[in-house]
Amino acid sequence: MDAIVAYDLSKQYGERIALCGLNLQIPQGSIFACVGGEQSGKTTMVRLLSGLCRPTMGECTVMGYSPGVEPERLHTVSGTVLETARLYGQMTLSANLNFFAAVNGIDSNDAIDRSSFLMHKLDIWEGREEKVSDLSTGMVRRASLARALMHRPQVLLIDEPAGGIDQETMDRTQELISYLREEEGVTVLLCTRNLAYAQLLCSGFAILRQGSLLAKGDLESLRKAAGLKYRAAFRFAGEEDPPDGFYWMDGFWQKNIEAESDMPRLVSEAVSSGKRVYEAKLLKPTLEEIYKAYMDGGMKNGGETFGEERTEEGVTSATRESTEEFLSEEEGGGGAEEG
Ligand SMILES: Nc1ncnc2c1ncn2[C@@H]1O[C@H](COP(=O)(O)OP(=O)(O)OP(=O)(O)O)[C@@H](O)[C@H]1O
Repeated sequence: MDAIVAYDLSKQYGERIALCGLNLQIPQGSIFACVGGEQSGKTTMVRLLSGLCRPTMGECTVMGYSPGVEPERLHTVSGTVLETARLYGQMTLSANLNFFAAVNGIDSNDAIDRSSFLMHKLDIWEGREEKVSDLSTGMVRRASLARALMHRPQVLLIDEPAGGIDQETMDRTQELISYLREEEGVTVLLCTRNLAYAQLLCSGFAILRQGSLLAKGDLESLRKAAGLKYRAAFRFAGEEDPPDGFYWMDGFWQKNIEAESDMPRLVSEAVSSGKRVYEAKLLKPTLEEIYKAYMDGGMKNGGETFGEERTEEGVTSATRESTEEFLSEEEGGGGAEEG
């Protein structure tokens, strides 16, 4: 089952198109990243999925519930971490978590167990009796995450702040997400500009630019669709000449290769031609390199649908380019609390 589905999902604010015809299916249990630069529509996507604003066109569901049709059910199955913390500054961290647990109908003993577990996991236990307004930015961020997880949601939607988060928060979040996936089967959608972090945490990716989906898929299908190759990188003793076809980059003699299975042959050719190989390694394009290729090349519709069988071409479902069909709509229906 797909935990998150967006069909032709579009949002326009006045003349401004925030999200344009997004089609996306995220299978249950996956850790998925939506990456894009500034104003690419990441926050809008989280807000639409959380029911904090309504689509101009198209629809979306979370665990089968449409935010506009069944908001209460949606909030029982999902938790949202927004860019801004939704906590009461004058209340202690513990009191905040217990309060939100009560709002969600969680029994007080269960709430204490859950908040204690989350505060320990996120390493904010020490701040439990502090007012939230006295906590550091990183701790408040982790407190927001704890809050979103108090009611054991099946889907976690995270909108990372544009300014990024501190290393400690990244580390604790990463550990907790691994735990949640393995132990609670939680599906995570992380919207972020931090490509290295997205690559570390996630197995599926959607690349957004100016509200349009450029590509979606796992790293390998995105790499292929972007036309990027693996690279063999060698370091030899002394000033030896490189083998044919190698170029010098980042302190290594490098060569583009089709597959990692080319490596043993290249190593043995280098050795048998008398080269003293100090180091040989396979370099796989990172999400950052793939993202850059998409941005530089203006590519569209690359990669593949996450969770489905790969095609030779790796082509995804179409991303709508036309914006003419958008209806003009004032923002409305917002204001619902996230779960
Ligand atoms: N409430 C709003 N009213 C008017 N325009 C909005 C509103 N929210 C978002 N937008 C516009 O929609 C576009 C997408 O914004 P959004 O915040 O979704 O992007 P983002 O990818 O999250 O950006 P960033 O990484 O910079 O936070 C932007 O052009 C933004 O100005």
